[in-house]
Formats: sequence, C-alpha cells, structure tokens
Amino acid sequence: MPGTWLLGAETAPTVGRDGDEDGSSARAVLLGLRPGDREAADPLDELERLAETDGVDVVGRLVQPRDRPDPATYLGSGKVDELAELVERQDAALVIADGDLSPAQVRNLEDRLGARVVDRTALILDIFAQHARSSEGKAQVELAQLAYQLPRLTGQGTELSRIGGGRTAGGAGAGVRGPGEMRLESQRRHLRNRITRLRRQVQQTARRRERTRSRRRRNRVPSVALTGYTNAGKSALMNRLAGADVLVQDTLFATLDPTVRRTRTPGGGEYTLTDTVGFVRHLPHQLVDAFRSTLEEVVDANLVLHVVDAAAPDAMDQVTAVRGVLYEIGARDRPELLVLNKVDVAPPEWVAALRAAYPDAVPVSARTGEGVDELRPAVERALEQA
Ligand SMILES: Nc1nc2c(ncn2[C@@H]2O[C@H](COP(=O)(O)OP(=O)(O)OP(=O)(O)O)[C@@H](O)[C@H]2O)c(=O)[nH]1
Ligand SMILES: [Mg+2]
Repeated sequence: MPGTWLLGAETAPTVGRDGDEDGSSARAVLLGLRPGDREAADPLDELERLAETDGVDVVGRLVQPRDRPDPATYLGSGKVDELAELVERQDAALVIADGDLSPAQVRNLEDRLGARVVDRTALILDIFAQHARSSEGKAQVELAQLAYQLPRLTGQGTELSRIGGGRTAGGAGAGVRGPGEMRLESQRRHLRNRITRLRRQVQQTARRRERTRSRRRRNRVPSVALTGYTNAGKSALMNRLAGADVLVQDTLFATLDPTVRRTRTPGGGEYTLTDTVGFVRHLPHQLVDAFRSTLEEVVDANLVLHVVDAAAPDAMDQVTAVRGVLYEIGARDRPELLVLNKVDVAPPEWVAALRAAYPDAVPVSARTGEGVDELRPAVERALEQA
C-alpha cells in the first residue's frame, strides 16, 4: 500500500492523521531550498518523481531561495507560515522535504503544520520497502530503515509502525519523564537487537554471493556489472544483451535484487552480466551500507557498464552522481564503459553533447535495439583491456 509507512497509517489511532484507508493516495506538499548561486532546474522535479513512485499525490510545492536550512524549522519562519497555509488550502496530510531533516526540525514543522513531515531519505526508504521482493532485499531495506529510525526515536511509540508488524503502546507518558525514558531505552534496545540479527542475515547472503563470484573467477569467467542512475534502462539493456527477462518499468528503483546471467561476446567469450539496484543523487548512506553486499557485485566486476539516460535533461549530473556512489562503495578503479541509452527518444543535440563529453561512450537504444550490435564488440574490447 503506497505511503503507509510515511503516513504512519498503521498507527493512525495514535498519530491521528489521515491514512489511505479508503485507497486514495496521500496528498503531499513538497518543500525545498534553492541555494542562491544555482539557477538549476526546479530542485523538486526529482522529488516529485520519487513521491509519485511511492504512490503519493503531489498537490503543492514550495521552494525558498536560501543557502542553508534553518536549524529549527528548515525553512525560515515566515516561509513556514506560508507553507502552513498551502498545506491547509490543499488539504495535505504529508509534507516532504528535499533535504535531510533533523528530528527537531521534523517535530517543529509538524507542530506548526499539523501534517506529517518526512525527508527525502524517508521517501526513498519507503520506495525501497515497497519494491523489495527477495528475503535478502527485504532484510536490507529493513536494516536501512532501522538505521534511519534509531537516532529519531522519541519514545512515543509511533516510529515502530512498520517493524515486524508489532507496535509498542503509544499514548501515555509523553510528559512523564521516567517511564517515557524507560520506554525509549527499551525501544532502542529492541531496534539494536533487530539490527544485529538483520546484519547477520544479510552477511550470510553476502558470503554465499561472494563464494559464487570466486568460483566464477576461478573458472575465469569475467563479469560485467550494469550500473547507472535509476530508470536509465539497465534492466532493459540486460534483457537485450543477455536475453534475460527481468522487470523493466517506468518507475524509480524497480530493480533491487541483483540478477546474474551468462552470455557471450561476439568472439564467443563467455561473461556474466549483472543487473542491479540503480543510484540516485544523495543515495541515503543507510541504504548504501545496507546494500553493500548487493553493491559488491559492482565492486568486484571486471567491467562496469554505466548506463546513462541520454534523454534525461540532467544526464551529465546523473553521471557525476553515479560515479560518486561508485567512488563511495570502492568501485572507483573499475574499468568503466559508458552507454548512452534511449537514443530513440533523446534529442539528437543532447546525444551529440554527451558524445562530445564522453567520446568513448556507445549510443544505444535498449528499446529498439539500435546500437546494441556495436555495444557487444565494445564490451568485448573493454573486457580484453580490463
Ligand atoms: N524510449 C526508450 N525507453 C527506454 C529505453 N530503455 C529503457 N527504457 C524505458 O525506461 C524505463 C526504465 O527502464 P528500466 O530498464 O526498468 O530501467 P532501470 O535502469 O533498470 O531502472 P531501475 O531498476 O528502476 O533503477 C522503462 O519504462 C523502459 O521501458 C530506451 O532505449 N528507449
Ligand atoms: Mg532495473
């Protein structure tokens, strides 16, 4: 169900806000800052895609030109009044901030807005939670969610809504220091224990995967990992190159679990192709940590096939963001071959600009198959050099 965790629908009696019990999606207002020195595209466009992916209905936006968030309320105080009016006028139950919010900022904003307030990280975690299918994927997402929640516990019993189906008793004690603190302590302990158990579970899968990889290495089967911004067309290209049948969807983070297929270069050499989770700007570090074992498929690959959505207006920023994550996970020294995808729909001048910026990049369309016959030998050459 979309947006349940964000809305705390399971704790609706405690939280006392509209959920989506009637099946309609949550109405949300987006919130962002625009630093004075940047006149980029609307910073909230990507947040809106993320919100839509999560099943949230975006009914308003508010951007404040401002370099640094206000430590207490994220926006300046006058803007918060403006936001409160917008929230009321649009009957929004949810406010999503583009940046990271401190627990105090969330509390202060919620007090003044009378709506639930979450940040971009919580939104991305919620999308991951909805898209996780395998038990490993689910464990990884829960691990990331708990790591996110641990420093945000208030002892009021609302944060645990989606954890293991259970919910601690809410209600009493908000102003009663002693019992509240004890409850907080026991919630923290509960969370830490669960984190430890999940971490162990994730590590077991990681070890199994590592054994498979080392077997392939011993058999000298080189590995190629698809990587790239979310929705760039990695899975579509996987299907083209390896005749696979993985899920292709116009949604962010459709793929969470890695898929590995064996395929061959035009010269007949065998290699494995891995399709895996996509990246986004400011990928929450909790997710990077939790998905480390999945991301190791990329770190260990002989070649990184970096798929770029040439039809995205900010394609070069996306390349930079992806390389930033690769750097962060320790894959920075992996040989990389850039693939400019979606040339069937990208404006030719954008493709030309990308080719000028990345002369070795191979233009393709995973949808029409155009350029894929040139990509195969390019992969072969890159593997020979790797
Ligand atoms: N026009 C066009 N659309 C494409 C092409 N390749 C992929 N798409 C579309 O782009 C969307 C995303 O494709 P996916 O293959 O799921 O992208 P992904 O990179 O695997 O995305 P995530 O797994 O969500 O990170 C889908 O709607 C595809 O149909 C292409 O070459 N041309
Ligand atoms: Mg995919």
